Amino acid sequence: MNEITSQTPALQLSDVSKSFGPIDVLQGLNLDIRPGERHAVIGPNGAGKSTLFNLISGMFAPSSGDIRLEGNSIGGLSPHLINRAGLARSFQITNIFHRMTVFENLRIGVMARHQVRYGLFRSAAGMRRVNDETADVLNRVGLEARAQSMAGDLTYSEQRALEIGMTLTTGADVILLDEPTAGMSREETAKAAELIRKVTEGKTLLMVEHDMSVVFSLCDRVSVLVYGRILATDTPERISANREVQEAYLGQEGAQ
Ligand SMILES: Nc1ncnc2c1ncn2[C@@H]1O[C@H](COP(=O)(O)OP(=O)(O)OP(=O)(O)O)[C@@H](O)[C@H]1O
Repeated sequence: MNEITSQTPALQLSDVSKSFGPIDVLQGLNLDIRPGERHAVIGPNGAGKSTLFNLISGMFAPSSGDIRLEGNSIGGLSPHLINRAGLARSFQITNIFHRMTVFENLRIGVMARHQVRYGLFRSAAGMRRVNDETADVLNRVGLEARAQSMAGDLTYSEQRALEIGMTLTTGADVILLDEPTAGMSREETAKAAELIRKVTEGKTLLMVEHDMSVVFSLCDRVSVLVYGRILATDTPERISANREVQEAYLGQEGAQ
């Protein structure tokens, strides 16, 4: 274990590249995510955002370079080990168990965490603690009234909230959210952004987000990924005023 100092980035990519056969999808990425910051990755379709998340969360190993979580190298570890090291990810496509209740979905996450670390299930007190922790996450994501509903019966935005809840059950300090407001109305988007702000208080957030209003309202810094390279990393204000970024991305997509 490395010594963690206040200078240690929560997440650090050093010269990270990824190729699929002859295709260089990510090339020499350097990125430091500070502890406690909320950071967005934006970029046009096909820029490599999902691949970046897949590398960080362990779905793929980088072709070269190093990825560190709180100072410890995680590049090439399995998703399971990276999760245990303190990083949780939600997916672009919802990843919940539709035929289980909302409470049961969340409880699986809490149980998985405790089974590994404490073997809590042998006692009634342990089970109570699991249920209490599940109820706590349920409240934090605002789904108390839906606790006994089948996850498959939730509205789309409720399902996204449940999925954010699943990342919280792991107790991870670093949360990756992949387009958490995709497909939502303006009103749902604003609510989701507020929820994300609330539940990531004191944690580090890295998110892929296309909606610039969400980026502005939520994020401390933004990185712009274009053709597998980071074009710029800066505050949302400076990024939206950056001419190179406007030409490469915001101009095309139309900043909101
Ligand atoms: N497993 C793979 N094998 C080969 N090529 C891949 C693979 N995964 C991704 N790619 C290619 O890598 C490039 C980047 O894809 P990626 O999905 O990471 O982009 P993205 O920025 O997330 O795009 P979007 O916003 O459309 O989701 C694309 O050209 C894609 O075809």
